[in-house]
Amino acid sequence: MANLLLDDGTIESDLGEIARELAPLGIELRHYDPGTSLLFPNLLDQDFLTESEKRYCVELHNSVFEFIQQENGALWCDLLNVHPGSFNLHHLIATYGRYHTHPGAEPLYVLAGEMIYGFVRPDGSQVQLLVQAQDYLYIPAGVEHWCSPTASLNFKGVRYFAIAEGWVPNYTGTQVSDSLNKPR
Ligand SMILES: CSCCC(=O)C(=O)O
Repeated sequence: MANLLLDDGTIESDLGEIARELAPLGIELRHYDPGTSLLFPNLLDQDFLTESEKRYCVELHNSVFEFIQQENGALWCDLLNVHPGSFNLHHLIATYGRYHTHPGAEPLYVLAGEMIYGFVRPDGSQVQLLVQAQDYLYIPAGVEHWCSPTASLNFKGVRYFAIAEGWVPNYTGTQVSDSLNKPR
């Protein structure tokens, strides 16, 4: 289940409250537990997945989550698999971790593991959102965000793309606030 860390150090873990805090940005957070993980439990437990194992997970997942594809006009989806041995881990952390926007929306369903997202609220304050297995996150086009795997370096999620190029990043130059990590 998700957690939201506000810039005053408050942690919100109620889904409804988190959704209310993020609504001014047009961000949606939902939690779906339709049992899809039971369809491929062994695959979710293993670090490395072959391309055909990834396709298998996405296809089974989509047979249950067709409505998410329709809601988002998704042209294609993929499974992002992050694990300690991911060959592009350093590049991924360095690029995803910079504030950026995309020309299209960023809908994402977490199958396993977790990811942290950072957002700038309309008042300029920055918040961090932890998403975990079975959370669905929707970030509208043009909304500034960064994201990072947690120290577990473990994340599997289905990404939905409404444009052929996928989530093309436009870096905004906004500095990630470190006030969230300072002792109080
Ligand atoms: C969990 S993948 C999200 C990464 C992202 O924001 C991007 O692709 O730019």
